[in-house]
Amino acid sequence: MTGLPQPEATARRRIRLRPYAHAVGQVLAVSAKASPGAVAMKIGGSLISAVLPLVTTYFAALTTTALADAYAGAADAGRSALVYVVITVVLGLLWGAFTSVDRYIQQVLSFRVGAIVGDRMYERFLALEFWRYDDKETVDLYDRARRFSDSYARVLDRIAAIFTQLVSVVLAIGALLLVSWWIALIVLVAIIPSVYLQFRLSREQIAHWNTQIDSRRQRRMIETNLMKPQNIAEMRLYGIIRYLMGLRSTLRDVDEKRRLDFQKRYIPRQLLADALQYGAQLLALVWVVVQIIARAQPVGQFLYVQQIVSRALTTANSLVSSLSSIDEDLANLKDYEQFMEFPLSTTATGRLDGPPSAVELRDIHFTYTGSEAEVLKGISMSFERGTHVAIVGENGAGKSTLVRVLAGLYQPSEGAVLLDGRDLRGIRIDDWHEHLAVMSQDFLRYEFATAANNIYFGDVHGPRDDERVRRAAEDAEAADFIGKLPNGFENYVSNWMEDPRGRKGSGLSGGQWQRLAMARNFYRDAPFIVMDEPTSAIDALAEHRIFSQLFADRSRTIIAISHRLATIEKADVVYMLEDGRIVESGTHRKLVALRGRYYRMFESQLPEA
Ligand SMILES: Nc1ncnc2c1ncn2[C@@H]1O[C@H](COP(=O)(O)OP(=O)(O)OP(=O)(O)O)[C@@H](O)[C@H]1O
Repeated sequence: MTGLPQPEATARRRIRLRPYAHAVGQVLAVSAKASPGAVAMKIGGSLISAVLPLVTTYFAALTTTALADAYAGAADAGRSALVYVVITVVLGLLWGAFTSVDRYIQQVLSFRVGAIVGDRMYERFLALEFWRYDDKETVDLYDRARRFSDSYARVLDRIAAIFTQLVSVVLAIGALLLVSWWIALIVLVAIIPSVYLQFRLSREQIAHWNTQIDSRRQRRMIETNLMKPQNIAEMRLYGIIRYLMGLRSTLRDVDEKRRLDFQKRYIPRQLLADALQYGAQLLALVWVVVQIIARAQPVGQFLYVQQIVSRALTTANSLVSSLSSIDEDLANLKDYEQFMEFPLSTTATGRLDGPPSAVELRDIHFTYTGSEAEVLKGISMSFERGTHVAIVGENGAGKSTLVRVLAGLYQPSEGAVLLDGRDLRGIRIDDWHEHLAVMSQDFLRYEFATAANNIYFGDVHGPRDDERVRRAAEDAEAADFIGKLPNGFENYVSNWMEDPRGRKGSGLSGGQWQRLAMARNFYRDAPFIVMDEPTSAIDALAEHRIFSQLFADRSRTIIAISHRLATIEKADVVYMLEDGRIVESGTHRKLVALRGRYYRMFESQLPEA
């Protein structure tokens, strides 16, 4: 199995304090915008979380000392012990109440921040310049940015946790200082190596993750394919399931092995850090026991030191894991910011007052991003309002690419698309799309919607017009099969959907889907209709009827890409493309008479051939 991405030299991503502070500020700003009150409560709550446990420990230690004194016969010590117990319990109660409120605040923030960040990410992704969807760098960056946006809401919680943990560790060390400076020092020394180690591990894990993006994406694509019920038939018939499962396992195992290897390398160092921590705890406890026996400290001091040392160490460990997680999150914030800065496709501001009466492609050249080969090599054609044009050519000649350039999805590298003489680059693309109805080979199947809505999605600018839906379905010869569905137009068009009354949807055949997509195109009622092989799955007679009706309408400009002669011969003019160039053009009759490339391509379909 070749082609598996090899591990690259682990690239260390250094994050200095400034970008960190910037990232934290960014997260706080977004969160404060989402819910200022919740952020303020979160900050206040973090301080309470740091202080309250220490105060509780303090009173617990006082209780123990008072109990020991009462046991030794001291007057009033018993009453003090009871007061301390009550205070300790009240503090516990406050702590419990605060934890519940904090959980609620976190949920409010998660929801609001998640909604804002998720919506922004969707909007940016859906409105990028079209070439970016073919660009590997963009898709890689999007993958990483999306991971960050998914965890954005969690990041604030982590920042709050880090703040609490930092304050807790500092307060715990301070509390130990009150007992003895060197216990405080020992605990501090034990904490530092484990913080450092964990941090290194997390850095390397991020670097590892970023070198494995390709193999992980390949695995995800395989998994998506394997888990699509509609794919099972072909995969079984081709006997490819075992092979794909094997490929998936290999990718997974290689990825996991590298990850585990990382962690294994860190085990001895981790053990050393743990030993240091337990050593510090032991030293502190032995010291306090000796002091109490020598009556240099009160009995309650054992509880105090034991609790505070243990709290300092466990909080430092939690701080390390919070820092590791946030380290990863904040590293991805950079990707998120970079992604959110990608320019949107809609920058031109020129308006179209109505549908243009003439559209011209002037000397169009086009090369796909990341590819060397020019796909369109100087194409010129023009469409007067109401003309019917057919574009023909072998697979890969550039027909679909030409349609995308015409629609303004791709910008030509040379030449221009002119609408009534105005360059499309200067016109708001939405204005142009309003007058276009493009049906491509890989049209969408809205499996989550009803048959009627699949048609209505052709023009959602107004409310659904059921009469228009029905007419569009009739024109696309879809009305018959829709009428036979158990719930007609309100039937879901997927076996997996069920309406609120428990009525199941029905699956459609390839040709039925294509008719539905064509009905959607007709529902748009646009003056320019572009059809990129719209009828490949529709039987020849139906296609003949649909196109006869369509071509009878002189109010629309029609551009049809087709391999079927019955459709092509109805056009006013036929352009034949070969390797990105127009090699022949004219009426069907003229091109047949020419006995050139067009004739040879369609010879077998010609009745006289
Ligand atoms: N997204 C893309 N990125 C890079 N190259 C592409 C992309 N889409 C198409 N191409 C290349 O551009 C050339 C023209 O493709 P295009 O889809 O325009 O051909 P076509 O004439 O519509 O073919 P068909 O009849 O098979 O639909 C092909 O060589 C193809 O490999």
